[in-house]
Amino acid sequence: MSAKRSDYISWDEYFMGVAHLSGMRSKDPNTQVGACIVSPDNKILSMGYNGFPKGCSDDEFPWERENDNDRNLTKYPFVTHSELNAILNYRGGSLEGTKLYVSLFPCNECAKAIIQAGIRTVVYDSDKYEGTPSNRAAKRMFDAAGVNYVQYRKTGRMIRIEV
Ligand SMILES: Nc1ccn([C@H]2C[C@H](O)[C@@H](COP(=O)(O)O)O2)c(=O)n1
Ligand SMILES: [Zn+2]
Repeated sequence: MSAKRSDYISWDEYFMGVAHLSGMRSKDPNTQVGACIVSPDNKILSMGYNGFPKGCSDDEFPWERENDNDRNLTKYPFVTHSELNAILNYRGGSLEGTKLYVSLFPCNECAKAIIQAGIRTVVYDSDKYEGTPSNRAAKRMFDAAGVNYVQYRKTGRMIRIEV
């Protein structure tokens, strides 16, 4: 009888890997974000990435970060964030007590949705907007609402998938 494999990925590597994979679907040229919601018994309940809402064409709505195009528009009023998409994509009922893996720390608007959905723990990778008003507001609301947030500890493992 052979021994079981020992180099399998951990739950955290698996779920953060899925969050990053989901983010690879994003059409945002600057920042791609992915999210994965997991039940207390380690089942993936939902996933999401940042993009425009249904019916809002990726080719017609603006991807600019600044108002320097002829239409004077940026992506910000239109884009749905990965965390909100993951929450809204879930059709199974309650997300009470679940864990969210996300490749970028949630903004204040997503923090409100995360709290109201009953998500109890946020595992995030990058915190590249640390210290901004939105980031500070999100952390303040998580602290007040008892949502735990922990930064993912990178293991350095490269996960390569040929598709
Ligand atoms: N936690 C987050 C933060 C941001 N997003 C989205 C929103 C935009 O599409 C992009 C950020 O763009 P940037 O200002 O870095 O050019 O990421 C998200 O989905 N979740
Ligand atoms: Zn957000």
